[in-house]
Amino acid sequence: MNAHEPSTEGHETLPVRAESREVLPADPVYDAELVEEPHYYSPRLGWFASWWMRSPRVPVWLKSRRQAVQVGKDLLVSALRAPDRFLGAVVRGLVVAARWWRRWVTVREYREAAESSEKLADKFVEIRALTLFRWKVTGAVAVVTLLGGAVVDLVYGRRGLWLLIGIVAVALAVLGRRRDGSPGRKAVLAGPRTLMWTMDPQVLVDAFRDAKLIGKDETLRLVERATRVGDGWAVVVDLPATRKAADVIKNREALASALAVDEVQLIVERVRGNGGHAGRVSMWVADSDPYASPPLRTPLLAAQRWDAWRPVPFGRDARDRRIDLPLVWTSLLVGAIPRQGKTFAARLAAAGLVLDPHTRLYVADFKAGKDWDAAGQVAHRFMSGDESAHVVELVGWLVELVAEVQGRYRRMRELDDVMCPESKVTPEMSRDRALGMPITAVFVDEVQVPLEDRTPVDVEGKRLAAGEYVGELLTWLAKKGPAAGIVLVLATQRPDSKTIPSGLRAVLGSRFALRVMDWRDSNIVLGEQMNTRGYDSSRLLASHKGVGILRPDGDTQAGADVLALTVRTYYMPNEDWQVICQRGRALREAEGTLTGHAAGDASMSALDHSAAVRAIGTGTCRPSRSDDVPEPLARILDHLDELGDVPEFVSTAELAEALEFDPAWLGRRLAELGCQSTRERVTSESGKVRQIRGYLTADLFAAAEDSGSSDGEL
Ligand SMILES: Nc1ncnc2c1ncn2[C@@H]1O[C@H](COP(=O)(O)OP(=O)(O)OP(=O)(O)O)[C@@H](O)[C@H]1O
Repeated sequence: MNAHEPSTEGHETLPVRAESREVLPADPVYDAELVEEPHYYSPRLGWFASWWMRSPRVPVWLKSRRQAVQVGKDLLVSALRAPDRFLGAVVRGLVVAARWWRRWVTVREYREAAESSEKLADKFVEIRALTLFRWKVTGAVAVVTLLGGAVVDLVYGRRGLWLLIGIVAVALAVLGRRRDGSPGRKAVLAGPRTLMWTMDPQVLVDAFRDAKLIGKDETLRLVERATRVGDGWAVVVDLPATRKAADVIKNREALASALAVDEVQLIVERVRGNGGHAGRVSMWVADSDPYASPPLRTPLLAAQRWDAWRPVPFGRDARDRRIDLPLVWTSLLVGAIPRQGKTFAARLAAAGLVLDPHTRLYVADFKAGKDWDAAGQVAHRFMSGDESAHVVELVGWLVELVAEVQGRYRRMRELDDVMCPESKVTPEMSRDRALGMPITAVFVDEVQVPLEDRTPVDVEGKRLAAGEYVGELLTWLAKKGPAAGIVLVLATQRPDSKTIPSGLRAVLGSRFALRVMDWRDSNIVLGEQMNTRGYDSSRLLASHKGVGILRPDGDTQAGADVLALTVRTYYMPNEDWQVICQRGRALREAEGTLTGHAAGDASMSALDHSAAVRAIGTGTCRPSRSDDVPEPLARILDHLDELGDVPEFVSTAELAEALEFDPAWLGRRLAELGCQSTRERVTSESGKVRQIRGYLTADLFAAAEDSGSSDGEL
């Protein structure tokens, strides 16, 4: 474990000052991790203990102390509620008995049968006689009961009478007990349903049914009973066979409604791995809005130094689990509408790297504010501004980085297998100054500014818009850079498909989406179809600043297999950020790793554009089509780009649905643009072959090219 790991227990809430702002000399970093010791059983008991823990026949509450305590609590609550429930059951039993008696005494079945066969008049005398007879039986039974009671009272006294009443009450309670699905007996829920399900699993089953997650005749199996975890209740259930946990995650909102809680209070996760399966769901329901409490300050403030190879403390999820974000060997895209906490989130990622003196930082702040200023004292390259000159400067940095990455790959090939087992930078290599391969992180805030810039730049005799060149260079770096120790962190206010090229998005490993305008923007940050899998950041509340959906590339504390999770980032205002940057500078001064801008040296080596163009491929610098190509072609091409593998044929219905166009209008408009639809035989998933109307993608591309060039000629 890192010698300086900050304590995250007992976190203080803001406003809290750092204990000391002084920069202390750094101690060595020990590179190791905390491992959980396996339990060692005595040899005699070993097999038994191992069997006990593994056997599915031993109930979970006999294996876990937490579950056993919960069973005890549940029993106590049941005992306290027993008199109330017993009385309720007796009253219900009385009502049931009375109803039954009325049907019997009025010969209801016979009467109804006669009525339905229109023979009531014929049978009337018979029915009347039977009714009279049953009334007599009732009177006789009543007299016998009264006499019996009097006899018991006489022979055994009051105790006997009470015993008799007790037996009758138990019989009525059994008759009136709540049975699953018994009509007319379901009590209307009063009060918060959240608490009801913790005591009565039937309420949970009903909620799943109401949310249409299980059928009317299906039920849930409680794997772990409801226990108190943090400020909420956790429960693990098994869905009926063939029902999928992924569907519960997808329809979390319906379930939240059925449980009468806000969806931010409900966390649903699949239980994976050995202890789980595709139908096992772990739920956690918070007592109240988990993000209403004051935000927490970053634990990095208490760390004297950090190791870039360790995931950086990023935030907390609703269950208050600490979520760390791995940065090395991956890259991060942060997207949101303004003022939701993008810059704060990107700075958190930067803070961990600032505190590692062996890390080299490139910081380009196109927001041109004060937010990143403090990074100037540690960054190898730093700029703040949104003019074309800044974009051109960024182009220079990226070309320099492309050359750097190529140089690193070349040098890695020459290293021996012990030092460099794969073509990947290792922790030792990144800290070896002689090798010159430090972890190099590139932060670009408001990345849409350089990507949209139209300033012409001369590249190998070709005139290109700076924005396109930046897009191509960033895409190459995001693809090739991570293994060579380059970390890209891009933040954008405009996560739309035109601004961030789909090719670039596809290679950014981790995504963090704070609140955006609609599900399309959310999908652009988090990835295709993420809204249909239950992750849509447009549903986050505006008041929840710093809360977003994280789709990590690698393990998080919530588990390696969690697709995405809602996280509230730590709060790191400017003053804390400045403290961290000062500390980072002192660490670099002590290690002698202060370079570039921070060391007062802004000079750049001669840029080799030709090498960069060769690396990214000449074909990749294609003309920007979204600007020239008319709608709906431009959006169709973007959609095809997003699909990754471009199909040969795409159906009109699919296009209309994906892009929300009216199919008839789409057909007319594409015909006007010179693109005629055709019919193709398509095999569906079930193996059926159908004729479908649609377009050959080659025709769509050709139409786009024609319309682009004819527009250009005008
Ligand atoms: N984790 C957090 N907890 C509480 N408040 C936060 C958190 N993160 C950010 N905020 C608040 O949100 C505000 C906006 O944050 P930030 O400047 O990062 O937004 P932004 O999305 O980068 O905005 P813009 O698009 O205008 O640049 C901050 O002033 C801060 O008070």
